[in-house]
Amino acid sequence: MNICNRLLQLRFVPKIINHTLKRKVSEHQALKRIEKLRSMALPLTRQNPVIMKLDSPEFKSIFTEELLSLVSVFKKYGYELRVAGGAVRDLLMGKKPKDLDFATTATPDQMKEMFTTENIRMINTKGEKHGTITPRINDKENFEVTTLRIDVLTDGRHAEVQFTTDWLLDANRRDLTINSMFLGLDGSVYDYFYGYDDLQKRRIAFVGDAVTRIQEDYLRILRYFRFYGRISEGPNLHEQSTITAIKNNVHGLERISGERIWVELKQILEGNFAGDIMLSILDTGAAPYIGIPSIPNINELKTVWQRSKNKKLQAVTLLSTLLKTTEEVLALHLRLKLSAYDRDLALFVVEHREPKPNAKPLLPYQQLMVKCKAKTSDVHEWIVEVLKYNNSPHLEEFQNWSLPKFPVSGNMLKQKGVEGGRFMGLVMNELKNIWAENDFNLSAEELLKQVPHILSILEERRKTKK
Ligand SMILES: Nc1ccn([C@@H]2O[C@H](COP(=O)(O)OP(=O)(O)OP(=O)(O)O)[C@@H](O)[C@H]2O)c(=O)n1
Ligand SMILES: [Mg+2]
Repeated sequence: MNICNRLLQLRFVPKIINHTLKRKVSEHQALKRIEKLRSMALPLTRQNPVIMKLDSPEFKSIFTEELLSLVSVFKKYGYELRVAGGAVRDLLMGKKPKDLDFATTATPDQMKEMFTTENIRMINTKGEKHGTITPRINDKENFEVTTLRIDVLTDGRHAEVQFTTDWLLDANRRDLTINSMFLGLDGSVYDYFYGYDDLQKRRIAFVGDAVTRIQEDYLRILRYFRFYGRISEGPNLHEQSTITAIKNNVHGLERISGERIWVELKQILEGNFAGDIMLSILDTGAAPYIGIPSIPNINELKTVWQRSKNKKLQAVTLLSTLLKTTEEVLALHLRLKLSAYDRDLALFVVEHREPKPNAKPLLPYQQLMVKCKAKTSDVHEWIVEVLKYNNSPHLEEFQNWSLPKFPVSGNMLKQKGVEGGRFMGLVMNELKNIWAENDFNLSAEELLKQVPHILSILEERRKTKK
């Protein structure tokens, strides 16, 4: 079956059905849960959560005129506002965060009332159920502000939430200690679960009980590995208790949408220790839940990772090492919903990774630039990936090579009596193949000599079709 037919099969992608929570939680149940959470969390927390005052250039750089207006509105109405989660982690590492999430003691209704009174427009009302309001200040900057909350009921993907004014409880529902800190706009860093200590130790750990955190959202398994790659100092410094918690719950990834899985996996595969982390992920038994065959080609992953780790392979290229056939690529695509580019790159790698012996080693690849019916610039990138995959000594030569200009034009063919349209396209393709087979060395004159022969072959084909 050729690639086109295989791609047609992709139309029959089964829809993943969203199960939403049916049960509702009573106020009494919610209060009981809060009490339980607090008593479980307290022994793990710091006595005094304010650990330092940040004054770094990165911290100062977040203060736009718009953020200053947002801060003054919250102050005016007496609600607390702090930066939360990932941005605090990044600032403590001396990095400017790519986006800021805010947490507040104001409920969504209180925020709506406040912003309406202050004539501040709110956009994107979808997040309100989970406590997120997005004011747009000066028609310029959006801020996502989320009410402190606990997850009362979770099904591993969605949560029913209860708002709170207790910062500790909000920190307690977050995934990793390093992601559980808050930053007041005066620079105070609030760290309940020793996230700063872990950041300094380069330690990735779930907040409190790993099993509970994972069961609240199974995607956190992959988030763990993503932050491991970003923060850890070595490829194999996982804590056994964390890995055991992941292994015992890895089946939960089955319920997570392919798109969310791919967002995480892609970053893992493009980050530090990618090959080693992928091996650790496979070791947890995750493969069948994330679209990878149950017997993946682990040896190929190890070999390619060893020889090409400094080549910065694209995520999909490294993932393709685990796949033996194009059918396995399509199964992966069905699960992860890759982009068309990534899907075709994986198909290309699996079909062309075996080097073809040739006196001119690059020639078979150069010929693919003509023979492969995809955008030429994409095919060029895919060949680069295959050469990196094989750690080919000809990589640089190919990167500096570009397809010569095809010497025959449509007008020349017209003058030879070839009718326009689709038929001319067919003749042109045949000529391009002959040109590629001859090392791209034939002149227009030499190629045009082939036209009568091509016409008779095409005519013959037309007759046999009838
Ligand atoms: N499954 C998840 C996703 C997010 N969070 C919390 O929400 C914050 C923001 O989430 P997100 O923006 O997805 O991740 P970041 O940690 O900010 O990482 P990145 O820098 O990649 O955005 C996280 O820091 C974490 O506190 C969580 O607890 N569990
Ligand atoms: Mg973020």
